[in-house]
This record gives sequence, C-alpha cells and structure tokens, in this order.
Amino acid sequence: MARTDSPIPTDCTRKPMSTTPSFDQITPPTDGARIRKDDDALHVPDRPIIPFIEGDGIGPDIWAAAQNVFDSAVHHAYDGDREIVWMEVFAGGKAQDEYNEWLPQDTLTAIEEYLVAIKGPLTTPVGGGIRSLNVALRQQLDLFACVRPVRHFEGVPSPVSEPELVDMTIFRENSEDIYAGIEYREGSPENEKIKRFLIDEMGADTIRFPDSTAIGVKPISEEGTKRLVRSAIDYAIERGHDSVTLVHKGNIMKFTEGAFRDWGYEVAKEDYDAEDLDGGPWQVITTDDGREIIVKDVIADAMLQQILTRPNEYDLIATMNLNGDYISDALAAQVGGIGIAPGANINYNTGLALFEATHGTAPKYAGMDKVNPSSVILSGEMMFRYMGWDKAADLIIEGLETTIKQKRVTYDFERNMENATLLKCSEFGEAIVENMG
Ligand SMILES: NC(=O)C1=CN([C@@H]2O[C@H](COP(=O)(O)OP(=O)(O)OC[C@H]3O[C@@H](n4cnc5c(N)ncnc54)[C@H](OP(=O)(O)O)[C@@H]3O)[C@@H](O)[C@H]2O)C=CC1
Ligand SMILES: O=C(O)CCC(=O)C(=O)O
Ligand SMILES: [Mg+2]
Repeated sequence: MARTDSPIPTDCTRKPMSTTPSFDQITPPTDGARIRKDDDALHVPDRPIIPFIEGDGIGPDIWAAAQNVFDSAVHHAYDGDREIVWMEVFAGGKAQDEYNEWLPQDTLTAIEEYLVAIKGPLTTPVGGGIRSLNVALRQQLDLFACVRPVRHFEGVPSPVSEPELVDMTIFRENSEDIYAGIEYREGSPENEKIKRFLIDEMGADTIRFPDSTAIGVKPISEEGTKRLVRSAIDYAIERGHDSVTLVHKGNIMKFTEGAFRDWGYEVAKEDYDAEDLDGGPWQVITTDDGREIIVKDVIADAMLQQILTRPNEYDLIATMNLNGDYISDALAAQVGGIGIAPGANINYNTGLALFEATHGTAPKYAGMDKVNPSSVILSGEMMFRYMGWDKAADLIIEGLETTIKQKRVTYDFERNMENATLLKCSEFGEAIVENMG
C-alpha cells in the first residue's frame, strides 16, 4: 500500500512567490525566482535561483566544469526558455575569507529559502579543529536522508569483474548516530564525569582501560529511523524498486542498530500494511499497482561482503549514518571510484535538498584542473530530476556516457583504461557538453 506524501511531485507551471529573504552580506539575484513547496508538490519557476557552495580543495575545479555542463544542458534542453540563476553562498575556506566564519547564517538562510541547492566538498580536520561543516549543514537543515545512487557506466574501469551488476541506492540516515558529535576527549573533566557515571552508577564493567579511554555516544531514535526508512520505501514505490535492505550491526549494538532494524520492519508493517514473508522477519509490501517490495535486513559486515559477491540481490539500502558512509565509498569503488559517485541530502517532508558529491576535497589535487568532475555533475543530474527537469538530466547522462565510450577521461579512469585519452577536469566537462544531443 503506497503512502502519498513523497517523493515530491513537481509542478513547473505555478507562479513563484515575490517575497525576498534578507541577508547580511549576500545580494540575491533579481532576475530569478524561488523554488517552493506546498501541498506536497515542488513548484519550480523557469528561472529558479539556486544557491551553490563551490567547496574547498578541488571544489573550484570541479564546480567550474560542472556549472558549464549544467548551464549547457538546460540551454540545449529548453532552448532558452529555462535557465538556472546561480547564487554563490559560502562555507569552509571561502566563508572564512568573506565572513571570518566557517558556516555563516546567510548560507543556511539561503538554502532554506531557495529550497534546492548544490555544494562542492568541504574540509574537515581529523582529531581536532572544526567539526564537519558537511555534517553541520545536514544537521542544521535537518536533511535527514543522504541519498546516494551507485551504478556502473559502460566502459568505466572497475576492480570487479561484473560492475554492471551494481545498481543500488543508499539511504543513509543523516542526522543521528556517532555523527551527533557527542564525544569526550580522554583526560578531560567531562570524560571523567561520564566515565564515573557509567562505572559507578550504571555498573559498566567492560571499559577495558578506564584510565585512558575516550568516550563517544551513539544516539539512534525511533523517529529518526522511521522517517528514513519511510523515505526509502516511498522511493521504492515511486521508482519501481523491488527491495529495501536494512543494514545494521544489531547483533552487537542491540539497542541502537538492533532497534533500527526493528523500527524499520515496524514502518513496513504499520505504514504500508506489509506482511511477513515466510514467517518473518522479512516483510513484503504490495503496492497499489500490485507490485511486491521486499523489506529485508543484513548485518553490516556481511553486507560489505555481499555487495561484492552478490550485488544483483540488492537494490535500495537503508542504514545508519556511519554504515552508510562506509558502504557508499565501498560501492563507489566497484563502479569506478568516488570520482563518479553522486549524492543528495534531502528532507522529504520540507522538500529542502542539498546536492553534493560523495567524495571529499582531495587536497593533493587542488587547483590542478585534474580530477574527475562526474560526481558533482551527476549530483546536478539528480538535482534536475528532483526539480522535474528530466530533459536536462537526460542530456547530462547522454553526454557523460558518450564521452566515456570515446575513452576521453580524467586521470582516475585513464590510468586503468587501454588507449584512453587523458583529459583535464575542465576538458572532460567540455567533452560532455559536446556530446549532448
Ligand atoms: N561531503 C564532503 O564534503 C566530504 C568531505 N571530506 C573531507 O575531504 C577531505 C579529504 O578527505 P580524503 O579522505 O582525502 O578523501 P577524498 O574523497 O577527498 O579523496 C580521497 C581519494 O579519492 C580519490 N578522489 C576523490 N575525489 C576524486 C575526484 N573528484 N576524482 C578522482 N578521484 C577522486 C582520490 O584518489 P587517488 O589519489 O587514488 O586518485 C583521492 O586521493 C577531508 O577533510 C574530509 O573530511 C571527505 C568526504 C566527503
Ligand atoms: O564531513 C566530512 O568531512 C566527511 C563526510 C563524508 O565522508 C561523507 O559525506 O561521505
Ligand atoms: Mg564519506
């Protein structure tokens, strides 16, 4: 049985609202209009204002190549009747320069007001310094689903023998888990306090080295789990997928990851009238048009083996934040690497969506015009589909597929391909444009 509240249908005909949000330092463009959502539909004007964050490290290189592809795809698809009105907003290094802050309020306001945005990667130091700006954006905007489709493009070199069998979409819970940042440094008074509480009051007797232990907390909630699993099931219903796999390590983390599994099955039963498959716990949902969607579960370590040995048995994956982070890079490697792995951070209730590449800032390649821009380009392709601009999205896929088949590729593919032509990041973007339609 299908719920009706998402994925969000689009309506490209309605007139935009006229109110303009106020900013400290940004002047919004006057020649575009806002995307907005009401009555569960996304309303996209012909000249939508879309905020973008260029990103750190390789961000400026891949953004320049991608923006060229996006503008060309829209122009080719709609012959000048539609156009993206880009609005730069700041986070990371560039925000330090512009605002002397890592994540200015202007940026959060812009994404909230304009509803659909796209970003490049942002740097996060390990072991100290600022907490992740990527995670902060997801948490502060409550973008609870990180949606990462992974599939193979013909001709892309891969470390596995049948990469074409990989066609999965990861729904990674984006707002909870150890990413909540509740952790206490070894030796700090807070750490001591929490350790004493655990040992003296809660009877914890398995902290192996209590005098030198850092502590982290892993919050997993019923609400957080259920809204994520609901989004995955709705997506499966809407797009014709045949299974949703709940991935967890519930045998060890019984009350967090184990509860994720149980709450996931509860959603299937309570919201979609699912029935036990062969006595359970697997569930089967029958959609309004008579299709069957299996909701099943796999333990996370086994899943990392299964995606290599039986990739064709998996379709949509719903999992918690850390598992999703690991699985998305591992799966991306099977289809050619994180240079070609797109993603989106979405709140399916509010419609707010921030599209972004799966990879990071790859600092050793920054400014070299070298890396593969496909990840952010395909994130834009997802963005166009989300907006209902499928013709532009189709042109991007056509341009990318043809360019790869011509063996004109960036270093990451060229090093593993016979007789390929090595292109710079910008040249690869231009080749995609040449090959559109
Ligand atoms: N969402 C985000 O903004 C994310 C940010 N980060 C942050 O990025 C920084 C660097 O992280 P790091 O762990 O080095 O991971 P990265 O993803 O930045 O890079 C790791 C490796 O992946 C390959 N790679 C990455 N991007 C591309 C690309 N576009 N084209 C081709 N190959 C690519 C390169 O491999 P090779 O050298 O083998 O070719 C690169 O050395 C950290 O601060 C991290 O926190 C990390 C992940 C996501
Ligand atoms: O925020 C970061 O630095 C890492 C994020 C990350 O790895 C991801 O989004 O997959
Ligand atoms: Mg990651």
